[in-house]
Amino acid sequence: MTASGADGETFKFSMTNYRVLNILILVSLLGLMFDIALRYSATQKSLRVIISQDLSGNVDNQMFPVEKKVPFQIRNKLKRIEILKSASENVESETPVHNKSQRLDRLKNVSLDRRFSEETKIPPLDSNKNKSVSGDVENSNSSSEKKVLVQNPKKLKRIEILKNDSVNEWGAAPERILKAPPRQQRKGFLSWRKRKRRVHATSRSRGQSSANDDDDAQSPSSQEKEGKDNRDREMKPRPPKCLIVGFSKCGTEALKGFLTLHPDIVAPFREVDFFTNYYYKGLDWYRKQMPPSMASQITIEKTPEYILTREVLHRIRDYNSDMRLIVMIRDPIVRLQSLYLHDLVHKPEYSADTTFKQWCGGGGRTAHVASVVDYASHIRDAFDIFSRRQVLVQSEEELENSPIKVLRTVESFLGLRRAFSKDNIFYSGDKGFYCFNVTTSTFSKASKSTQMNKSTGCFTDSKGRPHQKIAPGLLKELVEFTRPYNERLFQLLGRTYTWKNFS
Ligand SMILES: Nc1ncnc2c1ncn2[C@@H]1O[C@H](COP(=O)(O)OS(=O)(=O)O)[C@@H](OP(=O)(O)O)[C@H]1O
Repeated sequence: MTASGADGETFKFSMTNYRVLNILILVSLLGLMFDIALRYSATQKSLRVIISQDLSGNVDNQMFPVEKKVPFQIRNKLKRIEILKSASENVESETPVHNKSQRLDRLKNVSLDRRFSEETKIPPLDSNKNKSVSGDVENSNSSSEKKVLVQNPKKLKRIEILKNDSVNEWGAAPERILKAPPRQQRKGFLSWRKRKRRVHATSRSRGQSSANDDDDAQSPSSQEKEGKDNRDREMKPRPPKCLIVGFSKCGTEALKGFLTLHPDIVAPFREVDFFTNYYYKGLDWYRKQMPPSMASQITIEKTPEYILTREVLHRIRDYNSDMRLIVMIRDPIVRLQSLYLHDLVHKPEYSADTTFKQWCGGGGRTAHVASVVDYASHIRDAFDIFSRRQVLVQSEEELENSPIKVLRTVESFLGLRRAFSKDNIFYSGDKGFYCFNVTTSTFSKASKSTQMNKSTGCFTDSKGRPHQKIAPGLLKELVEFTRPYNERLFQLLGRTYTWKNFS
């Protein structure tokens, strides 16, 4: 292989160069192939390593040109990694950090929730809303949770859902995540259900019951209703809402007794005299004197002396400013006759020998007579202390002759349903007054509320006694003395009464 002369040496040199050149080319080719193989292998094998590092923000775009060099099947994963990467870069941009460990520390202190909201433009949530959105996201501050999040493609998918969904009516949680919450979100889901129940309860308490409410949601309201019904039906003494305040001997007992024929009215058997004689015993004592009743019923008490003093009327108003008052009046001279008989029996200062004239004070123009025939001044007091619409004035004559008419007037006055029936009472020729029909179902209740003969159904003998005749001279005096009082009364009431002694 050697050549002589200059040409021979030149040929040797060329051959040597050619071999060296071939070797160099071969080496270069081998190196190139090795480099390609190495890069491809590194891309495949180190993907997991790279992913687990990505949260630190250390993915090197120069070394790792994602779109061109990574195979198609892992490109989607890398896109998601990009979301996380850019999030971490976003956090870093606030304050620059210069090494990997610093960036990891910073990242641990920032919740994923914040990064998501900043990166994906989900509006900031308040604390409750955070719970309902992503209980797992809140817990993801630990590094182990971050690793799970990234290594689990399902988690990454949920992250993308959060990114794309808008905030719902609850302020955060996308509807489809709440409807099928993953186990990690169960806590938030339960909070959402609790909140839904709370909203139902609130609307119920505002009386906004909805036709869509389920049975569970309706039950408390029906329980409340049942409780109220039970309280309403409970029989117990209740304070009176209406008082028959006057005047004595004007048919007050007959009115009270007949009123108890109404199913919605109850009344104590006796006059209680609370606001006059027993005020010191207190309101609780007073209430306990009342018969048991339901809340829907009205208790009526009658004490004819209540109207006689302003002080007592004030006590009544202080007790219940909405109290209804009923005042019975009567021909004043007949009232004198009735009181005379009453006092002969009940007042020790009089005896059976006391004459009507003596009882009047010796004539027809006395203070005693005036105190009996003057209705107007007391009724005016009642009108002053209460409003007029709270005071009903009726006459004994109307009650005696047309009891049903008077009872229906009271029914309206108290706002009660129409329940009085003519069948419940009858006119007794023997008694000369209306009496209770003992055969009706309402009789039993009435008989417990008033003084009556239970076999005849009429009021006791102390009611409806025959009156003595008044001497003509005394009667004339009484009529002349009383007439001005009547005029004042008629003026006050705006109506007249055709009483027999004055016609
Ligand atoms: N239906 C019926 N039955 C019986 N008595 C009736 C009736 N309607 C009205 N009156 C008249 O009521 C008078 C008694 O009135 P008082 O009940 O207010 O008297 S008391 O103040 O309670 O003592 C009483 O007065 P006297 O007749 O003087 O007894 C009766 O005339």
